[in-house]
Amino acid sequence: MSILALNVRKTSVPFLPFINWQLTFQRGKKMASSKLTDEERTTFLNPLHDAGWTLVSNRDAIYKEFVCQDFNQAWGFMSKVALQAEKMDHHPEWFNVYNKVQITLSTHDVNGLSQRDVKLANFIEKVKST
Ligand SMILES: C[C@H](O)[C@H](O)[C@H]1CNC2=NC(N)=NC(=O)C2=N1
Repeated sequence: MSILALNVRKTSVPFLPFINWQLTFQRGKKMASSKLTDEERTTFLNPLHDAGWTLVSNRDAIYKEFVCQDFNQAWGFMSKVALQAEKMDHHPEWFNVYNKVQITLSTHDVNGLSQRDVKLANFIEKVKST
């Protein structure tokens, strides 16, 4: 290895933590979300409506009740959704009794439905069907 290569290695090492921090920060940074447009509502909410999601009457949110075999299944289902919610930094409002899980999705940051709710609802559907 040449002296030059050694020097490059040595001098670049102190910058690595900064570069890593920058990458982490940018990857972890939350993209701004906005309310669904009328067109997006038709495109994305109709399939969810067909899957059993309904619009909540007094606010811009969607709701569905899931029935599992027992508490164990319900808890497993919720655990998978919880991990995804943390990944997305987007959390469901939910209520569980034994085998029932009632889920409401809305984006508090925009006080209504956004793409995040669509994405999480579709993830939930996928989890429930497996
Ligand atoms: C600070 C943090 O990013 C926000 O409070 C996140 C957390 N989880 C969230 N979950 C939901 N459902 N809506 C939000 O607007 C939201 N915002």
